[in-house]
Amino acid sequence: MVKIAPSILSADFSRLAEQVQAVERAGVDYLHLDVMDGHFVPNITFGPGIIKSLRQNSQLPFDVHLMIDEPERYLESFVAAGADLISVHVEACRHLHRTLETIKELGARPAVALNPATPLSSIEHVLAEVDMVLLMTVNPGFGGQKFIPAVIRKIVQLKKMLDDENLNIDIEVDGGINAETALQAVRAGANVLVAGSAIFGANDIEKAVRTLRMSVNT
Ligand SMILES: O=C(CO)[C@@H](O)[C@H](O)COP(=O)(O)O
Ligand SMILES: [Co+2]
Repeated sequence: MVKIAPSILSADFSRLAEQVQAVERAGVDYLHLDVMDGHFVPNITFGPGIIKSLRQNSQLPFDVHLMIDEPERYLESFVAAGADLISVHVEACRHLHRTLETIKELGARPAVALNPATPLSSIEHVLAEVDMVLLMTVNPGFGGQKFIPAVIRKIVQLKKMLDDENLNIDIEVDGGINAETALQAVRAGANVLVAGSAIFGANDIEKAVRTLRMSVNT
């Protein structure tokens, strides 16, 4: 079953709780929270404070995507704020294995994220430590960008790598996901879809979630 994780990056921040409740009513699986530090990526979003306030307004599992350098400095704060799943970028971690172990020790589910240009060989030796691999299908930093088709081959290769090792790990795709690209990504092997602008940029949020779900159930 394919999971849907709306990214609040494209939500109306003046009505955040209301918009989160709309995706929750639409039956999504996760809430995707993009944390950016203006250093690892050229944009700044929000930190544990906003996540903590949203935690009081939603029952959804929180899928926290950390686009920050040296994320190990903030893991405790994000878990305390209510993160259920934490993705750290391989490009941002000096001691990736230790960082993933720390996430687990803190009681959250660890995931590793890769930029489009980063090869799968960079995570080969930590696959046993993660619940999910996040493959960026745009360069991180902004919502509303165009899906990079070259990542399709990478999804296929990752799926094969996991199947060969008998590993039951989710493959999340993030960036430029809409009804059309979602189907390509799912056919390639992805089973968690992050969508920001395709959901929060739509006039009818609940209809946008239904459309995305139907697009991969054909
Ligand atoms: O992590 C990121 C961007 O860096 C994403 O989660 C985006 O927020 C997805 O937005 P869309 O491409 O779906 O508009
Ligand atoms: Co993201």
